[in-house]
Amino acid sequence: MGHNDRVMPPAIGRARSTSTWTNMVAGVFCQVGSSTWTHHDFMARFNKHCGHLIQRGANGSNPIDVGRFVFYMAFNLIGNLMFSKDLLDYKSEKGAKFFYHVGKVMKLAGKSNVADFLPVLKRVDPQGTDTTTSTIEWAMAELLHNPRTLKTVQAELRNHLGYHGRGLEEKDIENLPYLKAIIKEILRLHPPLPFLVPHMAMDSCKMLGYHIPKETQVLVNVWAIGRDPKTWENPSEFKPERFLELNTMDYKGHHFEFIPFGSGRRMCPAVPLVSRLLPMALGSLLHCFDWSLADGVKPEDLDMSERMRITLRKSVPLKALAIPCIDFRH
Ligand code: HEM
Repeated sequence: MGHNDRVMPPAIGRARSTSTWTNMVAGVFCQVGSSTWTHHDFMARFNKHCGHLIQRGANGSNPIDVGRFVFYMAFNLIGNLMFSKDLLDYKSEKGAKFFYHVGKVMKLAGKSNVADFLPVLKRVDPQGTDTTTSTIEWAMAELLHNPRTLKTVQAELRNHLGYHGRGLEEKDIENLPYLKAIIKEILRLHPPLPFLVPHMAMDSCKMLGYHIPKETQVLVNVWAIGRDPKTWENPSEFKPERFLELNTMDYKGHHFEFIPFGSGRRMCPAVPLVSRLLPMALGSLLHCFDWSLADGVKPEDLDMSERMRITLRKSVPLKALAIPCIDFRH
């Protein structure tokens, strides 16, 4: 199958795919993903989260639940962009309860029978915090599982930014090709929404020789597309270098062998936001802290199994030790 064979015929869309809806969603996210977010905003909030991380024991002796930390951080970064305030307080009981209940909702919503009866569950936050959390937790897991890659990306960051100087800024991202390649490789190997969001054939159509009747629900398996051995060499291997070679390939919906955000007019409207948020968050965590696995787990023994719900998460939450290695308050 050639790459372009995967183009979805125009008849396959999603209900409510009107131009008003598309324009409205695109308008909101262009605003969110553009000038409203300054470097100062990001660093101030990131540093606040690192402060909490350190208070909660990021001194190399107490393990951190990486997914949980990133969930709080992503929720508050996105909350600040959209509503100009932190939505979760680390210290409050409510924050912990909220994290627990979102996990429960994602578990329930991932069960197709419940989600079929309550379609609203399919839309409870799979597009926001959980996708961002999943990407960063998987990135940290793959890096801790592959210490050489972890060293290489930290060297790239530290050579570029130094140890005692400033924190990561958005303008640096362009000069950090390995960090960008890691994010692409994670989105290929562990796409947070492995079946996108269900689409529907608005008319009968033909696709790859199959007849698809009108109103058939279509799930696009981006997880399998990202691991197709006809496209990717050693597809199950975590190898960010492949994106250094394919450095023109991006996830903006034009390369159908790599569509973690979907493609076409119902693709994720937050791509401009996420393209800034992911490298800034992952890059800052790697620049500011040294990381190792908790509980004496060896890199090669780290459990990398996947848990398929609406979003693709690690079956076993990642526990890691973080030691601050630069003064990130500057
Ligand atoms: C790594 C992060 C993310 C990934 C991989 C991701 C991926 C996706 C995918 C695959 C879709 C469905 C596309 C389709 O079915 O064709 C989607 C839709 C959507 N995403 Fe994201 N997303 C991410 C982050 C976000 C964030 C941070 C937000 C909001 C703050 C967001 C908001 C949305 C919305 C509103 C939709 C629905 C668009 C529509 O129905 O027209 N996403 N996303």
